[in-house]
Amino acid sequence: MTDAPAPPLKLFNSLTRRLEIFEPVHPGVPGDPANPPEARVYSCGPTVYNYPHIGNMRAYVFADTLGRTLSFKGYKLTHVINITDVGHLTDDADAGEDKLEKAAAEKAQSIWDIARHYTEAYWADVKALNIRQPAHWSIATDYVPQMIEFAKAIADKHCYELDSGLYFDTSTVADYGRLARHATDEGESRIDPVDGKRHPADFAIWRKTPPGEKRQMEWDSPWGKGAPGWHLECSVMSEALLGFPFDIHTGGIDHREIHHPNEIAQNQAHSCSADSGARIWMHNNFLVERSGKMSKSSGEFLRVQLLIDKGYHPLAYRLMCLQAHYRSELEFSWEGLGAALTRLKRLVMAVEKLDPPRNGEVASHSDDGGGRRPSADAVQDRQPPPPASPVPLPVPGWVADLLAKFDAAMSDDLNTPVALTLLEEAAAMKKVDASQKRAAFAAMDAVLGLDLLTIERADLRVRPKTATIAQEEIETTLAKRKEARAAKDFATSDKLRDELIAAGVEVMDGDPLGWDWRLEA
Ligand SMILES: Nc1ncnc2c1ncn2[C@@H]1O[C@H](COP(=O)(O)OP(=O)(O)OP(=O)(O)O)[C@@H](O)[C@H]1O
Ligand SMILES: [Zn+2]
Repeated sequence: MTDAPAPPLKLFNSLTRRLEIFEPVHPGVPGDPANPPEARVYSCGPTVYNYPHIGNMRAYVFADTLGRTLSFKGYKLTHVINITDVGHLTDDADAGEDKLEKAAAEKAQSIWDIARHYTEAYWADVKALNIRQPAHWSIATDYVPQMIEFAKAIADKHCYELDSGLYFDTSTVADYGRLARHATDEGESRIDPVDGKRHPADFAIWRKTPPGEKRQMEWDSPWGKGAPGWHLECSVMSEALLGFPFDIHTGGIDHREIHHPNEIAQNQAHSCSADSGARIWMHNNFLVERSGKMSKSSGEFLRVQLLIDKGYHPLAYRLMCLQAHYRSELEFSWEGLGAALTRLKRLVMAVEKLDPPRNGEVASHSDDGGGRRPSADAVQDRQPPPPASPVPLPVPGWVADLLAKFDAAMSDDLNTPVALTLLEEAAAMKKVDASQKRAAFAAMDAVLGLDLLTIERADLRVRPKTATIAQEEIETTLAKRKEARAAKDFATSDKLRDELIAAGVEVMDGDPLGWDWRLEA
């Protein structure tokens, strides 16, 4: 039995480029369950001008894994994810058009309809990937008055006005760009010049509507009609909902170069200190394809719904993300997704073996965050979950040891690749009590979010949306074939098999994973 103290949570802080022990800003009262230590986390949300691609969703699987780990480590989590529905330009480096205005013009639709449609699409992906609901989804356009107040508070000392807007003078704060290390790399040279800017890295915190133009989204301000800058939005919403300083700010690694340095500059200006606003800044690396970073702007991209339509359970993609450390690049391939699906299936089967027969019981979702799945027939709607079963006492030594190793892996900057192997270690254990084993899976899965206790083998069958044969028909034919084989009527058995093959069903006799059948995508 392990009785070593729990390891401290270490996280990689992009600001210092070091692993740091997580020390909460609000430590609570030790020993008082009514005053637990808190963790306040802000994650930059999607810009809702298009569907999120699976690369974007990697950023939220990462943020969710961080949040679940903080919960596992005993912190009361307050997580905020924003929805950027205004202000994000086609070029992060302060040039181009507003992404939403552009999408609305191209589609001849109201910008509000565009934002609503893509926000809902994003939320569907959040559910499909079992990402827990944050405490707040902050919508940028709901915070415009606070943004104007924030800008007014820093305008005199830190900003200057040009015809195009109110600009932040980056030379007015200490150590601008330390997150991106602008001073040591070519970061600034990538920023497009704007006439009148004092420094190339200066950026608009308020963008004026050009004279004679009317924008769909514009507000009155002391600097004229216009819209807030994207960087201002995240500074304002994080401060409004979490207070400065809060614990952790997350985003994709692209945000380390421009968006987050600019947020930090504003936060410093607003708090009249060198404080960056958050203690730890964390960045997930990219999901890439052979052709490079997956990107909405590039036109073609993969969506979670496409994976579902091709018959892949979305949690296979979540598992694929967890197989890589969040700071490593991850290359997407269909083979890789298929392998992740098989791995998921082995885990689900290991848990199923521990259960009494399910008698058609409707599987449930693992926590309060997932809610309903998108309606593809590979992914069924689920009921709210039973409360997670705690590890029954007394905790046997093997469970304590396993959970201690799991804790060590997750505490080591969220080492999910190692944590996954511990699930497999549990799966391989023989001659241990089934309910204890199930509880050990439950404890680990509460952090990894793979829904292992509720999804079933059959949910993971590959069933593309385009399939022309219904599942019931496949099952009935397979049942008939089983009867024929039992009666040694191989002619009928072969005929039924050929019929299934003609309908695109691959029958997998003797498949050790009990997959039984799959449909060719
Ligand atoms: N390929 C990727 N892999 C991982 N994270 C990504 C990838 N592309 C973007 N992100 C992250 O996804 C989150 C949402 O990004 P956002 O919706 O603002 O994307 P975008 O910048 O509009 O689109 P894109 O960069 O795809 O053209 C951000 O945290 C961003 O850093
Ligand atoms: Zn942001």
